[in-house]
Amino acid sequence: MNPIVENERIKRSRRNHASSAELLIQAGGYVSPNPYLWEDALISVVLKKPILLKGPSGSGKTRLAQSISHYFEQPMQSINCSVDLDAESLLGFKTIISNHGETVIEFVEGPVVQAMKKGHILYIDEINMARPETLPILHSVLDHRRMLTNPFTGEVIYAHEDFTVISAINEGYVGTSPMNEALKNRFVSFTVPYLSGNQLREVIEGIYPDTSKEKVETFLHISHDLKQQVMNGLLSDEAASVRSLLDAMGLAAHIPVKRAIQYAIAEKLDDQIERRLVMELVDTWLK
Ligand SMILES: Nc1ncnc2c1ncn2[C@@H]1O[C@H](COP(=O)(O)OP(=O)(O)OP(=O)(O)O)[C@@H](O)[C@H]1O
Repeated sequence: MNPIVENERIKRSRRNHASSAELLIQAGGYVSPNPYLWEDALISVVLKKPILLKGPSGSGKTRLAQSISHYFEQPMQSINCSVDLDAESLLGFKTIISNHGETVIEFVEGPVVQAMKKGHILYIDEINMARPETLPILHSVLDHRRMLTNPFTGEVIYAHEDFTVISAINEGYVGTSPMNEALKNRFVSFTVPYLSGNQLREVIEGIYPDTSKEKVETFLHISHDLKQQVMNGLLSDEAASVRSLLDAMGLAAHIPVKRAIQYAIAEKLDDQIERRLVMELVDTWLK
């Protein structure tokens, strides 16, 4: 591992074990599709560059962010974006509490404020599902200023040195808007592809160590063919989702492989022709 990254890992893990937020440290397990994606992402974190993970559903974006949290032993807070996301869900809200019989207004800090102050990782999932007018509030947090003036309290917050932002997007999905240029410009972007070959085998064997070698090979062949048809434009991206494949493997421990793939992969596709194509591909490996 790059010595700068290793050095930073030691510093961050020491700082976080001194805090009480260890429970927010995530599990690791991300398998990099190539030798450099994982290391380059870590270097970007060390250099305090916000990271944007781009990839289809089930390609491991969340797992990658969790593995960064695991690697640095750094707690992670998550935000799931939707059209309902507003400044309060990001920054926090005011509430009335009773303190020894006296009514006082208190500000409950949201995930952005907490992560900035405590030096946590802030994971913003599906950032392109948020309404474009909600996110400019984060511009000063994401660029070299690393600060925010909280509009609800007037407090000026400077980010802790470990504060890290990781965002994820599924590009071109229904309900998403193209990311505003000024926002996109503040991130370094990584494409997160679906795994294949030996890396996919590693993930499968890690999760299902008791599955027979033959069954693992059958699933790898099917996954390879599905990916090929995605590349040929005959199937939509989700047909090659690692999440769906793992779901199918889980079911296949109890029911026939064909039905497992039908429920976990084929039935999720909207197009009937695509569903049929998946099942035809499966048949070629189960004869
Ligand atoms: N490269 C990988 N290494 C380890 N596990 C992976 C990898 N890719 C996918 N997975 C596994 O696939 C499942 C889905 O991954 P994850 O939730 O990270 O996908 P995602 O890209 O965040 O999906 P979505 O966009 O739908 O939120 C998880 O069980 C995850 O562990």
